[in-house]
Amino acid sequence: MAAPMLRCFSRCWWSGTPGLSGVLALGLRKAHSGAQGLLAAQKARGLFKDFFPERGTKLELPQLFDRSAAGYSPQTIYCGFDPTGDSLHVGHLLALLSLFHFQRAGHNVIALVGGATARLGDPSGRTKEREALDAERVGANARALRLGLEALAANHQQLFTDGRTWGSFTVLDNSAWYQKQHLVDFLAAVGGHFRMGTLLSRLSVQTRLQSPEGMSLAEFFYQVLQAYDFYYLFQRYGCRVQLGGSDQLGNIMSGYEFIHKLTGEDVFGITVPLITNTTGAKLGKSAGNAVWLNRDKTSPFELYQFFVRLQDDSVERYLKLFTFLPLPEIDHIMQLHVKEPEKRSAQKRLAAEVTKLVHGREGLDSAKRYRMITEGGVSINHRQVTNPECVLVVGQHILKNGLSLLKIGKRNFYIIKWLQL
Ligand SMILES: Nc1ncnc2c1ncn2[C@@H]1O[C@H](COP(=O)(O)OP(=O)(O)OP(=O)(O)O)[C@@H](O)[C@H]1O
Ligand SMILES: N[C@@H](Cc1ccc(O)cc1)C(=O)O
Repeated sequence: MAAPMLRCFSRCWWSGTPGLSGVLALGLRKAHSGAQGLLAAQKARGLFKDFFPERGTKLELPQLFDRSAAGYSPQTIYCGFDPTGDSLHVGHLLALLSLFHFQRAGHNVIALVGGATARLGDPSGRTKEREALDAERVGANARALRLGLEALAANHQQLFTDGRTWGSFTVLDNSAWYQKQHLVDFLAAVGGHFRMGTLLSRLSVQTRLQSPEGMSLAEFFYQVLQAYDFYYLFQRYGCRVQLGGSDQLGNIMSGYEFIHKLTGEDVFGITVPLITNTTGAKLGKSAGNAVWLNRDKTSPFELYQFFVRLQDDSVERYLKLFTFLPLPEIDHIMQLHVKEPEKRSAQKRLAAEVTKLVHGREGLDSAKRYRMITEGGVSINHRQVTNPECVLVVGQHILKNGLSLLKIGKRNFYIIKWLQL
């Protein structure tokens, strides 16, 4: 499937598209220069870190999103997620929110599950090789990630509509195009277009080569697969933009260079800032500090609490990053918040918006019910219970008469009769 496509574009490359050194000279542009319209709006929310390359040869990135430009048409943007775990996490949510912003503006977005790439393991941002995962485990994780992505996209579609015509949200898995790929064909068709010097120069490779453990060939080859994915999606879906966390820049550059060499066309990379914890560590699987989006791993209540506990100095930034609330509304929320920060009203609004997106309205309601418990709104037998895990413990909360008295809020009283079956 892939080889014929490549042969066709190899001709374009050999017929004189710009060389690699020219490409590298294009450099990186900070996300604050030259962005217009949609890009400027996302930038104003703090969603973008860098754009790459700084200058296209025929096209500029802002042009792609400029509705008034001649020949304007909706774009396709993709971001990849490796199924090295069985759930998405809050770090992934940022890239997804950015994809959603593009979708809301009428562009088509692709969430790519890396069913093939996860087998190799991305070395970006890691000091150690990932634990190798067998095909069954990756397959199961990939199915779980796909379900998670689809659920989020459905919540987004149902609960956050804004009256505009949105673009599509598609989930693909790169194992679909690598499964049938013959190794020798692939190396012969693709391998020749990558230069070792450039691959070796990537920060992810340099960091690993200098580590005591070194780097495996599989990991080294990772960026070639990600580059080929971009090329594949460019060819099949007209995808010109790849989005990822800022640790993905090297892989995105490899894709840009590969596509530009083969086709002479301009494609672009956009990175989102990395979400870190209070000690500055990237929130994710590797650091073991992930806040999961799968409710069996992090309950809606825990997700809600994660955002309610956010420090005051981060809440405005997170409202811009993790919600679709318009900026003037966020200003208003913050004005109220600074008057009575102890109420944590900004954090609660943030928590509610994120929990609704991730777990739907039902998830948000259940998180709030639990909150009522932790905030002291529930009593059993006239004693306040604040631990959601221990609200009604069989054998412990039964009065001598076989009843329990439950009080919820100020006025709701219930009598529970226990029956021995
Ligand atoms: N904390 C984070 N902040 C912003 N983006 C993130 C964060 N964590 C992951 N991403 C982005 O989500 C996308 C998919 O990440 P992927 O699951 O494949 O790896 P990962 O979660 O970064 O892995 P790990 O946590 O094991 O290092 C990438 O673009 C990545 O940069
Ligand atoms: N390399 C990305 C995931 C990814 C996989 C395949 C791609 O084509 C793009 C991105 C990460 O580990 O975060």
